[in-house]
This record gives sequence, C-alpha cells and structure tokens, in this order.
Amino acid sequence: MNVISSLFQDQKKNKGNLKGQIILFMFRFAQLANRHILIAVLLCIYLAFYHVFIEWFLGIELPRKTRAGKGLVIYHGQALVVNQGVVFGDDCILRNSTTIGHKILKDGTFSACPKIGNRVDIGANVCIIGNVKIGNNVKIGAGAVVIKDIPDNCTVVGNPARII
Ligand SMILES: CC(=O)SCCNC(=O)CCNC(=O)[C@H](O)C(C)(C)COP(=O)(O)OP(=O)(O)OC[C@H]1O[C@@H](n2cnc3c(N)ncnc32)[C@H](O)[C@@H]1OP(=O)(O)O
Ligand SMILES: N[C@@H](CO)C(=O)O
Repeated sequence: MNVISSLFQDQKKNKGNLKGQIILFMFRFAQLANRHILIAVLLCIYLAFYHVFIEWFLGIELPRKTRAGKGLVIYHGQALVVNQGVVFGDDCILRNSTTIGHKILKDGTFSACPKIGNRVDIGANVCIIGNVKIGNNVKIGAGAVVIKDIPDNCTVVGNPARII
C-alpha cells in the first residue's frame, strides 16, 4: 500500500468520528516508521509526540507495531490498551475501556497475543487476553472477557465469554 493510502485507510469507516479519525491518522503516520529504520530515525520526534499525546494525554496505548488491517474504527477513544503483538484483520471496531494483550504463563513468560479476524466488533469494557484466535464476523458484547478461541460468525458475551 502506498504512503498516502496507508495514512487514510481508516478515515472512511470513522466518518463523523473526528476523534477516531485523528487517533488513527496519527497511528498510521507512526506506522511509517515500521517501513525502514531510517524512517524511524527521521520520525523520532514525531514518535515521541505520538507516545506522549496518544498514551499520556488521551489514555490510549496503540503501539505502532500493532498490526491492523484497513478500516479500523475507534469509538470513544479512551482507556484503550492494545499490546503491540496483537493482530487485527480488516474493518474491526474498538471501543473505550478495552484491553487486548498477553497473559503471564506459569513459567513467568508471556503468552502470544490475540489474533483477531476481519469485521470483529468489540464492545466497551472488553478484555481479550492470551494466545486466542477470534474468527471473522464476530461481535463481542460489552464487558466480555475472552480467554478462548472464538469461531467465525458468532456473538459472545460474559465472563468468561460464551456464544449466544
Ligand atoms: C456511549 C456509548 O454508546 S458506548 C457504546 C457501547 N456499546 C457497546 O459496547 C455495544 C456492545 N454490544 C452488545 O453488548 C450487544 O448487547 C451484543 C452485540 C452483545 C448483543 O446484541 P443483540 O444481538 O441485540 O442481543 P440481545 O440484546 O438480543 O441479547 C441476547 C442475549 O444476550 C444477553 N446479552 C446481550 N449483551 C450482553 C452483554 N454485553 N453481556 C452479557 N449478556 C448480554 C442478553 O441479556 C440476552 O440474553 P437472554 O437471551 O438470556 O435474554
Ligand atoms: N456509540 C456508538 C458509536 O457512535 C458505538 O460505540 O457503537
């Protein structure tokens, strides 16, 4: 994907959601640094600004190394913590007060992070932790805690999350 398309790949899906558009434009701009070490060096001041503005000011941890397909949506962008090992497919939706990341294994090491399919709609206050795979076309209800794989085409709710 060329630079311009990559910067704007989420904008259409966030139409009418200015905060989401700004966060995701800044995220995609920071991701340019993933293309080459020299770009990372050139962007070092911007990367520091991204870190301070997005993490400290807005309360969102969305590391530039997180892999996210096009059309990512962030509603109510605050208190959102995503580990850099998480992978999102296309057209996923994230909301406030959500954590997606690894868990600490019995031997003290970290598990792998969740791999999330295409068109996954994640409600507010959701935790998805550990080496789990979420299928395509999945809805995760508000407040759910996902600790196991979820197949394609379903809705899950609760703690631990179950299919309804
Ligand atoms: C400021 C803002 O607006 S922030 C926006 C916040 N919105 C969100 O986070 C959206 C998240 N969406 C949800 O949680 C939705 O309830 C969904 C997608 C999980 C399910 O929606 P629907 O398919 O319409 O399901 P429906 O409301 O018919 O409920 C089906 C069953 O699941 C239960 N259920 C629905 N959502 C949840 C939930 N989040 N947690 C636990 N149980 C739930 C219902 O009680 C019902 O149970 P019952 O059959 O025993 O009566
Ligand atoms: N409040 C809506 C978006 O406007 C949602 O979170 O789905």
